[in-house]
Amino acid sequence: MFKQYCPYQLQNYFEKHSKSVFTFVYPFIQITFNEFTGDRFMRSEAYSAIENYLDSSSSMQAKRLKADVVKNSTRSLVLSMDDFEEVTDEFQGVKLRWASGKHISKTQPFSFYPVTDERMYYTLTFHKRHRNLILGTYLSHVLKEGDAIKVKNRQRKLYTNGGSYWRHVVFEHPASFETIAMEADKKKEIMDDLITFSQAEEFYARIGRAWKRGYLLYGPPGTGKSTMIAAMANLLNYDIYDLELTSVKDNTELRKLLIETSSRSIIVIEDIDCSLDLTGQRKKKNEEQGRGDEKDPKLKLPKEETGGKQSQVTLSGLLNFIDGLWSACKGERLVVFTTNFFEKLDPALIRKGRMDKHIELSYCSFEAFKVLAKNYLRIETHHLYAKIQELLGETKMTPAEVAEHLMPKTLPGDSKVCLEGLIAGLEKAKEDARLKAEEEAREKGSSPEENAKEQGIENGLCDNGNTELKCKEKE
Ligand SMILES: Nc1ncnc2c1ncn2[C@@H]1O[C@H](COP(=O)(O)OP(=O)(O)OP(=O)(O)O)[C@@H](O)[C@H]1O
Ligand SMILES: [Mg+2]
Repeated sequence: MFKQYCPYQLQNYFEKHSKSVFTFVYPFIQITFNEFTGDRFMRSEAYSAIENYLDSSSSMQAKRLKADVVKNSTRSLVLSMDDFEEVTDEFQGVKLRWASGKHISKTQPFSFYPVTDERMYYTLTFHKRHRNLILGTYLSHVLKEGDAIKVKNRQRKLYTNGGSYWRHVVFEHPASFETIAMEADKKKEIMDDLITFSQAEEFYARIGRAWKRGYLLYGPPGTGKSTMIAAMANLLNYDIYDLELTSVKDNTELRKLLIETSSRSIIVIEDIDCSLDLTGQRKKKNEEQGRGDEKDPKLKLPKEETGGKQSQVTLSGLLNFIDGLWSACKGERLVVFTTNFFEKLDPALIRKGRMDKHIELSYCSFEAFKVLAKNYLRIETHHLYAKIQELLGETKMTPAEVAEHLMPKTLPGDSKVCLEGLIAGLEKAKEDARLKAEEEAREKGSSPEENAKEQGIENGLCDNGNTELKCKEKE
């Protein structure tokens, strides 16, 4: 009626003044965050951060929610607030209101197929006396939290290379630093190192270096190298790229694979000494050429693994990529090498700067055992601990073996049975080690003739009574 009967000029005049009167009396400030700003195809970063931020609180408050299934292995439901719904938030004692809404407009009105265009938005309403707090601290808090939630909810992936491309599965390894058995201070040092690295974007930018860090994990099989990599990925929320060097054809392919890795990821090269005969090749080349060319050996792979062809991946290629390639790529990356034989590795590969941190994972100490017992048996102490401590001091057993003994064999999980099993296992390992040491000592102490005879025994030449006895002994 107002629009119909009121003259146009008066309408304008009235609207203008009613607005200023309204703003004068209305004590609240409203900010609108549109889903799309400027270019229709670019979703506003602020909008998606706010969306993530609100999703965490809206499922508790809002009465109408939208549900969506996140496509991952667990197919979990994600709830977010429905259109035209409202939730409240509190920040430093200040109450604020968030509302969701949408503009609906028909675009292309002259087209045969008019499309309805929906543009979502959020409105934030707060009292004008809190303007400074909200515009400054609160909004940056919302954006930061929203981004953090996004990173947390990100489905992480485990990539493996098949030829020149990556294939992935969802990465859901339960390992964490709490469950890793190792000395507490060493564990803390590694965790601090990782966390410091992950937050050091500005530092790396300032010193002009690529945001990457190299770790070398070494130790006997079953000491938790692979487990630690999974724990690292879980701690930092990174993807894992498990690079199988034996199936990389040449340096070009390696470069392609490495460039395709995303930021916030760990590139893992397991058993570096086995996957490429790094040292062997170098020595061979040095012998052939009679000079110490440290950096450019061609890495020949076992022939059966490359289908009869030799891989053209070179050590210098690998090192150069790791050193320089990512300087041009945004984001942080960890490179983790593992090996069972630290001393076999090429010094060029492990010198500082390439592998920044060397971590030795070794046989199970008593402290490490206590972590395992706490995880597996849920006990902190037991009267058998003293015996176990003594035995662990005298013999070497990997955490994997200790863990195997601590695995409950019966359903109610009798911890005493497990601990006794472990003691028996440790005593057997100690006895085996003693016998082996004795045998070695005997071999060393025996005369060259005897040695030769023993060699004969080993080769099955038990032809006289005397040596037959030794055969039996050996058996
Ligand atoms: N330090 C540890 N803490 C907790 N569990 C461990 C530890 N070390 C080994 N384990 C257990 O033993 C199993 C084997 O360990 P893992 O595969 O990590 O060993 P690894 O060092 O990678 O061996 P390899 O050199 O043969 O690859 C794991 O499943 C894990 O449960
Ligand atoms: Mg392993």
